[in-house]
Amino acid sequence: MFVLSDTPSLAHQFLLELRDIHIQKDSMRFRRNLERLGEILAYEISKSLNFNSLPIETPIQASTVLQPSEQPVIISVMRAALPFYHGFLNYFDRADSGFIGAFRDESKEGEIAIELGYHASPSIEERTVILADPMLATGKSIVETVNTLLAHGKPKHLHIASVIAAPEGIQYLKENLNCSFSLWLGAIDEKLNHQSYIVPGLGDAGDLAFGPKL
Ligand SMILES: O=P(O)(O)OC[C@H]1O[C@H](OP(=O)(O)OP(=O)(O)O)[C@H](O)[C@@H]1O
Ligand SMILES: O=c1cc[nH]c(=O)[nH]1
Ligand SMILES: [Mg+2]
Repeated sequence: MFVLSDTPSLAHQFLLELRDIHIQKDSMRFRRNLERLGEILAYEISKSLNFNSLPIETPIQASTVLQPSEQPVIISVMRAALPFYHGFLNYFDRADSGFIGAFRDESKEGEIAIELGYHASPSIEERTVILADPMLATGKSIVETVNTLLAHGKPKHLHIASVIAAPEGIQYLKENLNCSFSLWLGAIDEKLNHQSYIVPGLGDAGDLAFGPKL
């Protein structure tokens, strides 16, 4: 498991701005900070991919450079993942993309049910898949999303990327995902509250990025 906040870096500033109740009111900055963390995690994940040696010619002389031997499929768990996903796409130039709508039904206290909606994805068979969802709270949205993906193929490897995770959600993934995976996180917080929101967290990522939904 890779956690960005384990190391002092600019990522702490972006996390701070996402969490701060005053700064997060600026929805453009909120979206951009999600995107920036997507870019940083894309760079970190890229270090785990396979590379080929490629001959090139500079204006000075022939040389060789490394280039990724494959491009991943990036899955965006809508809505809140859209800006975060864009950060990944900014770095993986020729990645393919998939989109899944996942909505937490929070009407019953202490019980989260996931409603899945729109689903459009390329084949993930034998592909490296990066699943982007900024919030890993109970873990149910990610498990439901991965189950949907696995019904359509088996990835070569699954990377799950989130900005903020609760320990309960990490445990839930370990116990309920039917495939091996690597976890790439911005930060791990303390716990979930009685409404299954991450504490201290940042609030509702989808609403902060796009406004409250009906
Ligand atoms: O780990 P979980 O308990 O499943 O919670 C995490 C989910 O909650 C948020 O989605 P939400 O249902 O709020 O939808 P939205 O993205 O449209 O706001 C977030 O984007 C995750 O998908
Ligand atoms: O804390 C949380 C939990 C789920 N979804 C969010 O946006 N925030
Ligand atoms: Mg939401």
